[in-house]
Amino acid sequence: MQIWRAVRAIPGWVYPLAVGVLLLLLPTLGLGYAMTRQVQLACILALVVSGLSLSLGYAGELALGQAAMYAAGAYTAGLMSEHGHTDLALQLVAAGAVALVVGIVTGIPGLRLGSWSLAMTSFFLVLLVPDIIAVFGETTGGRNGLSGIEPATLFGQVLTPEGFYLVIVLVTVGWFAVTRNLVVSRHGIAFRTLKQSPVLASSLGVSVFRMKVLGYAIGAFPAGLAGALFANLDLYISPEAFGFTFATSVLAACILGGAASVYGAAIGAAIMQFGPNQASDFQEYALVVYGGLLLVGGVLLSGGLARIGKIAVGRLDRAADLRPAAGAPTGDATTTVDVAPIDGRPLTIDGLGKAFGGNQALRGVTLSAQPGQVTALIGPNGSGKTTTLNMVCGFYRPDSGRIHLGDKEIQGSIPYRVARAGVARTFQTPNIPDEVSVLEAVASGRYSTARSSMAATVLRLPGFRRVRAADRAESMRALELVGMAHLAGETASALPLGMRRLLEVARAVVARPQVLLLDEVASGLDEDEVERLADIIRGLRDAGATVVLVEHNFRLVLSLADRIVVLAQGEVIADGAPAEIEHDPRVLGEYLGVTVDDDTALTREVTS
Ligand SMILES: Nc1ncnc2c1ncn2[C@@H]1O[C@H](COP(=O)(O)OP(=O)(O)OP(=O)(O)O)[C@@H](O)[C@H]1O
Repeated sequence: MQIWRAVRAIPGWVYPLAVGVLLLLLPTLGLGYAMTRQVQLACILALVVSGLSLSLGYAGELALGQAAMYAAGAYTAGLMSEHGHTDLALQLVAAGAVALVVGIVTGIPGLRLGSWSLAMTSFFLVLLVPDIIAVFGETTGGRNGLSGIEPATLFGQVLTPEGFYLVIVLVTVGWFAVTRNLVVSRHGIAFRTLKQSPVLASSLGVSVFRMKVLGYAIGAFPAGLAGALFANLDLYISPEAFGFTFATSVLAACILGGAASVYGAAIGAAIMQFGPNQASDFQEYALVVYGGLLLVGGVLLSGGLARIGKIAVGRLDRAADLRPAAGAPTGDATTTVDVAPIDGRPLTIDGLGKAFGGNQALRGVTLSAQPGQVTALIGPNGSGKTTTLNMVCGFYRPDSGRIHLGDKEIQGSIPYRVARAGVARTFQTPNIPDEVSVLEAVASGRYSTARSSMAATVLRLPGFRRVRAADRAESMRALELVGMAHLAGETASALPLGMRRLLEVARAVVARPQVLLLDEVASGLDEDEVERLADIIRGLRDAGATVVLVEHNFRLVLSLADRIVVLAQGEVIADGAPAEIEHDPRVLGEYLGVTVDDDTALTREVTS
């Protein structure tokens, strides 16, 4: 365990860097021609697989189009070379850009149509590649291939084989560094959130469509780079290299290595290149072998080899006491919670109506929630509470009525715009992505605050560092608020229900929202957790937040609410201070199922 602790004391980025340096030094260690070529092909394949892992593993889009982007990059570089532009740096930029454009143009229709459309359109794109190349045969050499590619140059000098090897390794290592920077950033967390729950992503201020197109298009870029490198490797390219078999090998490598892992792409590509791809007379059985590997990866290795590695690291960490065991929230359950001031805005709902087919879920619901107050929305099951929240958040379009956030009319706005306008929420069933840490899950709540562009993120510019520092500091503060700071490094989805609910509260408050919607946030919590939650809600209210609380726990509602709105069958049947509501005969009848005669006894019971 001593050795393991020493290994873990070294920063994580040192290991991939060491592999990169080793790859660079391989030729000086006497690597033969055949092996050098295999390493180069493995690097090229790793670039393409990395693109697929971004769109499939992170953005959650099954898209096989990388083979087409690879072809686009290769033919761009090949044709440039044929026309005298042999500079490899220029070719890489052009090939990456062309692949990016092909990605955007082919991705948008598929993503607009939704569901399986992108998988289908990208699949057909790959099938069409040889035909497209043949149609433009005069330029591309058609099925005979493009053979007039000149040796690559760099800054006016012809690249030696050793120099070309160094360029391939440097481009690959550089791209993996960029991918890693992207994946661990707030954009990376947004991708992972989106993959699991577009509803959650949009409620955090992520534009689902834009992010999906970005995931697919960014995934196209390394395929373009790989194509340019491939064209300059043999100085000959033909359509067969970019067909369906290649697309399947990329998918198999991605699944085998682990789609949702940066380095899984490199592992999968290396296994594929040094395994089946190297075997002679393999071509005949290529598809069968790739299919077999896909099955092994998909069925037996959920999350690929990278996940197995992660699990092993987790176990060793625990054995070496490097991770705390998940425990209860810390802190006194009845402490006063100190929250920084929040600029709450009034939420006004006026005459809201909504029908689902013949089911009239809401009928002219009118209510308002004020800053510095807790407004509770109560009612029996199916009375329309969650539908009201969903309409405020933009998930449903109202049939009639208006919703104002301060002076701004927001009814009918799309969810990510509502989130960016300052509305945050928790979900009836906690919605927390897999494979993110507690700190990352909370930090995802800050997506709509201070923007940091993807370019600033991957290049780690000062703007990115500022935003990251603020994200971390605010998220830790929010975790302290809910008593979970000691669990910051734990896997969020593995926490017990009560803590996942508190984590959702932390995620909702981390952006200091103008309106906070809490949907049955106390259900499933034990008594201590309910006490803590009540303190947190009071703290948020006192800080100036506009809190809307949908809750079945009547005792909690009476102790917290400044105002209670009661819904029954989609209509507001009572609206007033807790003291009025708890004696309202209609509320007692509809909501609590008791007659007026029981009123006194019941009131005594729920308030005791
Ligand atoms: N997406 C939907 N499609 C069809 N009907 C829906 C949809 N969402 C809600 N409803 C219906 O609208 C009505 C109100 O449901 P809603 O979930 O808002 O009630 P609720 O008060 O939040 O109930 P609960 O306390 O059980 O969560 C119910 O009749 C429900 O079946």
